[in-house]
Amino acid sequence: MRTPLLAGNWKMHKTPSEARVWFAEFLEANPTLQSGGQAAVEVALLPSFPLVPVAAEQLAGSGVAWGAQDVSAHTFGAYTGEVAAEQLADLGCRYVVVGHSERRAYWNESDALVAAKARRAMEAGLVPILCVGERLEEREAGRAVSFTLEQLAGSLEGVGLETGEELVIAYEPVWAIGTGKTASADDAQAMAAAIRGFLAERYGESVAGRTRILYGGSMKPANTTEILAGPDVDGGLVGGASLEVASFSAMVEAAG
Ligand SMILES: O=C(CO)COP(=O)(O)O
Repeated sequence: MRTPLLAGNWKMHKTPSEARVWFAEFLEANPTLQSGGQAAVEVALLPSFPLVPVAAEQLAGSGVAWGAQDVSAHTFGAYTGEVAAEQLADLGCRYVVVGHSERRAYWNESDALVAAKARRAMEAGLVPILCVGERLEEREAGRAVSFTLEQLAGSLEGVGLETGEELVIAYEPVWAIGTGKTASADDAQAMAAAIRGFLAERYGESVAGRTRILYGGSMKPANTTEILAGPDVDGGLVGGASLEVASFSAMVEAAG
């Protein structure tokens, strides 16, 4: 069984002081997450780098995991401005996002770079949350599935999963991010099923069966239950709605 994962991608929002208050209020609002243990839904928060030590301090021992939004493809070295996977692992990060569409679009990250980041993260013991998804032009041209699977294939180049390595895939149609438009639950399920089929072909049934596939793009409390109902949709990667304690808590409740 795949435990659903609800991960909040805070993007470039909040100061460390604001994060401190947010984490405390979130744990207070979700008593079942105050201590670790088996939960119906796994919850993770992915703040920007300066907030990660705050998460590590305040979420340690709770049922909430934390991580980051990007990682360097390099190991330690002369790479000004980069953050190494080992630095994140040392701060207790469990997850790191790689290949978010904002990084692909604004920093021209290629599939090859995303794959290198995923490999580096896994070497350091982090679980990559690898993002893929089509733009409106591909969807309107009827190429959403072929585009997304091609992007996934390129972003998994050299990524081995056959010996128990863990990976999460997030399907985030670019046209649904921050726009208030969500993919229909049927479209989200259809894409998740296509991605699982691709994984089965490339890595075998066992990897395909255990890999969690999330949906992301304008998820909010009102659409969480419907989107997560798809049998291949194993959770969500939530942007805007993860910034408020009340809305993210309502989504945790709906996902549980
Ligand atoms: O990009 C996203 C999560 O990574 C989705 O963002 P929104 O939920 O704000 O649309």
